[in-house]
Amino acid sequence: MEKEAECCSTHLIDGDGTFNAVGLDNFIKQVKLGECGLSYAVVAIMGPQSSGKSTLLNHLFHTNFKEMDAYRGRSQTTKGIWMARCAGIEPCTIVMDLEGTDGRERGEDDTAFEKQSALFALAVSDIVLINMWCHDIGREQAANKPLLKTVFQVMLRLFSPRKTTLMFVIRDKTRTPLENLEPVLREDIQKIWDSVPKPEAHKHTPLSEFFNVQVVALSSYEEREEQFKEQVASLRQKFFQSIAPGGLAGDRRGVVPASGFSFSAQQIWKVIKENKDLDLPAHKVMVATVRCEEIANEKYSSFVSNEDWLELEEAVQSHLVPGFGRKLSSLLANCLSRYDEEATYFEDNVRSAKSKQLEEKLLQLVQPAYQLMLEHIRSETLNNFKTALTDALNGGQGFAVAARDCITKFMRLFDEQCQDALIKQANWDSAKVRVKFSNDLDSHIADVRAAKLSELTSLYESKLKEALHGPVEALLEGANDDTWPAIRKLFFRETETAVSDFSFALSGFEMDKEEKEDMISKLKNFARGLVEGKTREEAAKVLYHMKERFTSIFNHDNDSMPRVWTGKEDIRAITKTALSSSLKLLAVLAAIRLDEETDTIGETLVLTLVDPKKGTSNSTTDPLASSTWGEVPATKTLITPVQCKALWNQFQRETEYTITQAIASQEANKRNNNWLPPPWAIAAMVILGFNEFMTLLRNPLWLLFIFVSYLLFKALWVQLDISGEFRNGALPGILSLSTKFLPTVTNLLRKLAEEGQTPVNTEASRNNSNFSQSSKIIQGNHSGLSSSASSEVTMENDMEYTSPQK
Ligand SMILES: Nc1nc2c(ncn2[C@@H]2O[C@H](COP(=O)(O)OP(=O)(O)OP(=O)(O)O)[C@@H](O)[C@H]2O)c(=O)[nH]1
Repeated sequence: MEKEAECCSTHLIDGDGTFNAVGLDNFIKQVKLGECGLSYAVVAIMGPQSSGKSTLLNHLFHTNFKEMDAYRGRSQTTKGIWMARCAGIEPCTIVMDLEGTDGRERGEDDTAFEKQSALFALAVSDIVLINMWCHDIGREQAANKPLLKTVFQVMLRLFSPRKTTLMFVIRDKTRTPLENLEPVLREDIQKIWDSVPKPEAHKHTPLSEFFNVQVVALSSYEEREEQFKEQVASLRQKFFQSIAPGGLAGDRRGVVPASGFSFSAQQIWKVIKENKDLDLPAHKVMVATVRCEEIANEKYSSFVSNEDWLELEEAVQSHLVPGFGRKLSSLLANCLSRYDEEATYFEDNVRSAKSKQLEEKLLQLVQPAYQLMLEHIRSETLNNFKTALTDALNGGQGFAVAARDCITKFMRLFDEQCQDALIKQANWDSAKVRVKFSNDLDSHIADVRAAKLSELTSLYESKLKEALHGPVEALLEGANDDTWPAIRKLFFRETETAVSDFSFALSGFEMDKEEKEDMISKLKNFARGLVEGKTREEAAKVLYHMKERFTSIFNHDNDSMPRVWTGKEDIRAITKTALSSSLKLLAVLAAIRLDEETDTIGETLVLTLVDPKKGTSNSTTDPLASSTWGEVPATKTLITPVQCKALWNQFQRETEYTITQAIASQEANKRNNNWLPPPWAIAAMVILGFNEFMTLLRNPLWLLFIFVSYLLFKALWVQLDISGEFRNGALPGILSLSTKFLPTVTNLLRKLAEEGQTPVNTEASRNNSNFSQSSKIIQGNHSGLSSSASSEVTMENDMEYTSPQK
């Protein structure tokens, strides 16, 4: 009967020695060998061709290996190596049916394949069944002798730490009991073992070091099938739990984990084909290396595409993810533990080395996410810190206390969050980010501190500005002897108040003494600069102020009522008062006097510009011909003496017109108010009586005569300057007049004759007489000024006076 192993079997190596890797992988998947770890066993059967190997395996393991049809005669059925899973045996047991040895259909060269397949079976299997005819026992030319020799030879080429079970299955047993057969068989085996040439190291190594030899005898399947089946069923029992200690496959040393079986088998066959020695421990390490690498790669790939990881990675791109460290650690732990699960049976060193590599690779993959997370923690905590600091400061907390508290709180928060983000598998240090975060806090604190201090400084500066600016301006405008003492008082009081408040406000900053003093000193300097600046500003407009003051005093009476120039006012006195007051303003604005130092600017100006007789009577030098006030430093000088003088001259020139206008206005008023008869008329009326007066009125010739006489008398009075002539006494006056009388009369008559031809401008002559009077007043005022200024004023007067005539 020919049976095909339909499922759960594969043609592992074909007759040409080609390894069916794909077939093996599929087979492993089908029988789920990969999941077995170390809980699996491999059985192989060797023996002469057509010795009933497949028949035995199919009965023993319920497999479907091809068997030879008994009616077609003995010919080779099994080519290469077949593999199948033993049905119903736990743990998972794999059986390999090897091509029969001693085959008549292969030539001499084919012995190479026999050796290769024997070596492969010994390297891969836990149990090797040696199928032999009972009648071959003790026979010199036994069919299995060359096979055993081969097995022992190749076994010596295998450096294997574990002991393989070599089970001799005696077929077609005779009536001779096994007890009698077994010693003979063992003797045969020992002989063969002894005859095999061994390397020096194994010269005296007994067979039992390499093999656990067992012998079992079965009745003929063809002749005593029932007995055969019973015996096989009994033998089958030995294969249950074969990997337990003491079981047929009890020695688990050097077992390749099931998931590495495919690769291991391929590599072993490759090495065998290359006719190299098989160093199984080294091979095991190699298999472990490759398989662990594969497992690690597979786990890495599955981590890379893990949805939880992808979600986490995406989330951390944009924001802080709470529980980041816990989540990622767990994902990594899962991945590593899955690796460990799969790689657990591989060589320890290799497994842990690969595990380490996998861990490193995974950590490398997740590190950018961790760094991003730290960055989020840093920036988010920094933002929260900023808000908290602002709130604390707005809540009225002192700056230093608020800053200290916030730093402590947020450094702790930062550490906690870093701890939360920490990945257990990594020993990454967040120290660098911590230092950066700490620097960020310090830098923000420094910025806020600078801003707050600047804000405070500005606040107190503006307070000082408000307190000093207007009042100082007002004090300067009302300049008098008390101006500077009042400014000083104001300055010191306001500065003191501001400094005290400022100092209190600064106490919250807990700054060092030096810095605090520096800031206070700057505020004081600001206040001083404010007053000085204001004074400079006003000093620049001194001429305007002086004119304002002059005009104000000149044009208003003591009750601040506008003056009406009726003729009774003493313009000279008023002018003098207004000039003195304006000069006082000049004196006040000439220098800054914030420190209590006395100076003589005021006196010098008065003595030089208003009362020169008192000041310069004993000296020929001009005190104002200098660019410094002796006792006042240059930095405090706003208007130098020489500038004062020039300003005063300009001031006088510009105020002169006001005085002239006032005089003119006074004269005009006088004239307008003169509606009574002249005093001489009143006197005449009293002396001559009313009748005579009426006679005079009735006779116009008398009236004309009197009028002409008056004109002539008046003309002579003016022409002869009678009052001037009599200034030096009556006699010299009479003498002088007597000599000038006739020529003057003649001249007068001539002029009258000339004037009779042209219209007489009586208005001009009247103005002329008015201006001559104001000129005398200004000259009188100017008597205190320097000669140059006086001459300038006179020149200008002349120009103004002549213009109306034109
Ligand atoms: N005498 C005898 N013949 C058997 C026994 N078991 C099987 N056979 C016969 O031996 C022949 C070969 O059987 P297989 O099981 O195909 O032998 P094999 O060793 O697998 O053959 P190859 O794979 O070609 O090497 C068949 O005709 C079987 O019926 C047995 O116990 N005794």
